Amino acid sequence: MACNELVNVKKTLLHSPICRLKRMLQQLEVSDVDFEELKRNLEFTASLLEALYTDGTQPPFDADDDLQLRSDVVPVEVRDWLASTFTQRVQPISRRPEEKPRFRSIVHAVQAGIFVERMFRKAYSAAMPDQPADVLNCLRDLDRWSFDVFALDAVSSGHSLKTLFIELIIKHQLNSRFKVPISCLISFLCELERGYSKHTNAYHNHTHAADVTHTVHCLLMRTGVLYSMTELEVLACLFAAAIHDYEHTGNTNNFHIYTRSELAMIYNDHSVQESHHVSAAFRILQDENTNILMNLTRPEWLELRSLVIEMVLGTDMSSHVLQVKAMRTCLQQHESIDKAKALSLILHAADISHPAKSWSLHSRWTPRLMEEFFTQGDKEAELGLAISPLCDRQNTPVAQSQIAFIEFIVEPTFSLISDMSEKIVIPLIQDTTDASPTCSRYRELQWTVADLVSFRSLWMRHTEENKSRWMAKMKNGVSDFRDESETQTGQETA
Ligand SMILES: Nc1nc2c(ncn2[C@@H]2O[C@@H]3COP(=O)(O)O[C@H]3[C@H]2O)c(=O)[nH]1
Ligand SMILES: [Zn+2]
Repeated sequence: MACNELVNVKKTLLHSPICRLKRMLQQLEVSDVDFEELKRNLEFTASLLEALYTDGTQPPFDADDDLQLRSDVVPVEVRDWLASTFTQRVQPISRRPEEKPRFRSIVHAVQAGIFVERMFRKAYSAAMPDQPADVLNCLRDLDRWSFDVFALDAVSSGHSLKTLFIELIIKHQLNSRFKVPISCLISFLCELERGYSKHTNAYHNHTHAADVTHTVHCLLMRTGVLYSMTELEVLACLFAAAIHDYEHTGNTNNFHIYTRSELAMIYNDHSVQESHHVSAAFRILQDENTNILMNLTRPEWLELRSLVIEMVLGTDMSSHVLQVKAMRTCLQQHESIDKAKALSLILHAADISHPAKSWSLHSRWTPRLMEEFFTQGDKEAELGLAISPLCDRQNTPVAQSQIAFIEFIVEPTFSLISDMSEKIVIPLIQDTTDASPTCSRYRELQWTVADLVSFRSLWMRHTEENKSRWMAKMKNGVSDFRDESETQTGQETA
């Protein structure tokens, strides 16, 4: 087809969505529609138009970055082959010719967009019958740092992970954006909760997964990092948090390595458990009844998978020092922050966050973790192995070890999260200084800065208080760290 003809065809095809956009804008002006819904549809239409514009004009991806290949010397196919074989980048799978979206299908997609949104909202409210008042009451604190996941677990009859994940997916409107079928979501979460109870762990169970998922949500909101993220990245973060310890065996990686466990053999001693969590969770998605990501496009799916893998592998504590050092250097040298590295650090921080929360929460997590460590110590003794540090039930200075954990691991991580967030969020505010102070995004971001500042003092207050509590126990020679903690029901401000 001659070039001019092609241009004319594209122009004709563009006419209808342009009219549609104008109509939607008119509706907005007379404000007789749901603003949020209209806005989402406008964004959706715009992205489809953009896709039409760029369709066929973009190279599959830029291989030159990695291999420094000059396009005038190396043919495209060879560049693609070199990049996909000799770099770590995953080449997006190009669509088969029949899969290319024709214009009619794009118009239909725009029309369907509004319909699908409504349909999903209805399906979700139908499938989620009225929640008990106690559950709704708990969920009211969802955005608070002091959210009590133990209380949610109790009132949801042991389904805190399922309840919380569905609530967050709806809150961030990811169910409609990624067309997550409600039946799949429920089946997926049942499977996930089943996997978390496989080894009946005192600490690494579905409540911990729910806690970390809530904390990731809260960190993204309180630091304002959420405003710099795409919806896909938000979905990746919540998904990674929910699966990050799936089928945890209750042992450390070193235990797997020393006992030459099946998992150590499969993963060659590298991030043994974390590799299993992510691999086994993606396996759940292989079944169409539990595949909550079935409606993601291939590039979306690949991007999400790559983010989730990096984030979950980043929860291996043996990568803590490297992770912290790399981000510190990045901030000191004013380099741009890699999004995947930032999100990995946020998941890692959420994973070790309970000592940065109120004593009433921290003092309930500690005995659970210690019990799990001690159970491993018992097994090591049985097997005639040396008992790992902190795993000896007769001889572990819990208070001292907690003070050290807070001082050397938790505080530096949270301090880094606060610094990193400032670096990410402040430019967003500067970008909106031209906007009217009455514009909602401008106002939201102003609040975010206030939140970010108060968040730093909030977690510092908690770590200081928790250290003094442990210190007091040490001074008073209290060795039992269980009874008092389990009876705590203290209320918080946050
Ligand atoms: N000593 C100590 N370790 C902790 C505490 N909280 C979390 N961790 C460790 O940090 C790890 C983070 O990843 P995991 O959840 O797999 O396992 C966690 C524990 O090994 C704590 O309060 N004290
Ligand atoms: Zn964890």
